[in-house]
Amino acid sequence: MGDLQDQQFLHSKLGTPWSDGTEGVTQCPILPGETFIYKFVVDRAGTYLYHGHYGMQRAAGLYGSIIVSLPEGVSEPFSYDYDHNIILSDWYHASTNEQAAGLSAIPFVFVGEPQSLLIYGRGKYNCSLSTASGIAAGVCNTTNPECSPYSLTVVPGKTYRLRIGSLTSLSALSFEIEGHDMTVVEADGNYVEPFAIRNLYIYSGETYSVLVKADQDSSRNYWATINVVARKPATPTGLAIFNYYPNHPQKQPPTVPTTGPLWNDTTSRLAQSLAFKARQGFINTPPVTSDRVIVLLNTQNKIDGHFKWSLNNLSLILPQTPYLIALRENLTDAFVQDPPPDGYDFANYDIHSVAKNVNATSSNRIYRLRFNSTVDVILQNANSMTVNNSETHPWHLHGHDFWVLGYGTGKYNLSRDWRKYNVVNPIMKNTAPLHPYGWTALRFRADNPGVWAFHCHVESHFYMGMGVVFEEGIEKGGELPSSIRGCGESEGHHRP
Ligand SMILES: O=C1O[C@H]([C@@H](O)CO)C(O)=C1O
Repeated sequence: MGDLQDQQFLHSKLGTPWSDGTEGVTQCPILPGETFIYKFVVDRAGTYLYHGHYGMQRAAGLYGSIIVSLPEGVSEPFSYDYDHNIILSDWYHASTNEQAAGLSAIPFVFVGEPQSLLIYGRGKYNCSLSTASGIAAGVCNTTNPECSPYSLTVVPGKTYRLRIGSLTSLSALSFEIEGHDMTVVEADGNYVEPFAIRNLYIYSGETYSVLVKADQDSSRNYWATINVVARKPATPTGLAIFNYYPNHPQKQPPTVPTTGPLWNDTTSRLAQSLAFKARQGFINTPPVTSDRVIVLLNTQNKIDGHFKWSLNNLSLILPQTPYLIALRENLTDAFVQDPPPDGYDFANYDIHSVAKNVNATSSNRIYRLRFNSTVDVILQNANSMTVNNSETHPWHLHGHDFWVLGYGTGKYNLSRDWRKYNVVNPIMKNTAPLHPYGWTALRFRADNPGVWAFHCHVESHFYMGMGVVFEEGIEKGGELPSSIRGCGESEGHHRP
């Protein structure tokens, strides 16, 4: 890969903020031909993801998963016979540079719906849409064995732990295995109280472990499918084969693959979000109150004619000098020092209509949090610039897990809606969806010295400014490694 690349680890924990991999936040970009070594302590077993965090490189496939195993002698609180790891993604024919150029252009060209959905890197393209040049380039070579679906072979009677992670650029997905219930046991590296589902809604940046028992008719194979939800789908169902041994792994199931739940059934997606609870015996209860509440109004906007996304009317642009270096070295001209606002015009903003004035401002301001304080973030969704449209945004926090206190519909009411919070057994996660016209309430301890991005995990939306940055305890911790330096005002980088 002769391109700029960063790697981001979704669970880089205490004490090594420079190993988070966020270009502009914790380090300079890694230049072509350079090597960068990330070093951090893995402090909890579970299923995690890593990916490029520069521009839109993730969409080009710069990602993978990390499985952290339990220490010797410790076992999981559930049992299974075999463990499989599956990454779900979406795929575009246009290059990420082309996509980024369209997003920055006037007129705006959105990336649009992906051409394919991939399970384990394999997918199908709707060949009837193919152009002559596409056919010549081999996009529709269905006889190529590389085009055959991923096949997961199971032995009748055995139980499988499937670790499922989504690294889609855009799509929210519904995953299901025909004829089989799944029991969710893990989310983002945290145990959840087991519950059975027919389909798993999974948003970009999330991971889940589900247990599946191969207890159906073993004379045939079954479809495992992913379908787009939360946006009107224009991409064929992503297919894999749930193969009962000893049938041939590519033997076609006799059935028509499901097209999944209704894409706009927000109620069922909200219900599944609300169904997650921390597992008994592994509950980490949140502080009952918080020290600070930050409400972030999510809006689509224009800045100088360009399409953007904003939080409280500020659209994030990262500074030339990474915040981590600027803050440690007191380079006060590296970014605007005034804090961004903790709320929006609650009384007058109508979240159900296109904003009267959609214009926003570009900003590189950051939220500075008191070290070890408890912070609530309430994500407030709103109508986009399209009439009767509010999108789903998976919000991902770097460097921490947060408690998911609640989800609701409509405008969050500051004096009332905190009563709906689950402070008894909320799950902890690092990514949580914000549903259309709804709100999501999160709580975290600002206990990880450093600078941390919090952003929509839709690649194009983050590129269009949909994120904020938190700082806490910047003065604590060891010396910054020189390998993160070399851009903006940070000189003197020495890389091997
Ligand atoms: O950011 C986005 O832009 C388009 C649309 O809102 C404007 O073309 C879309 O669907 C997004 O998610």
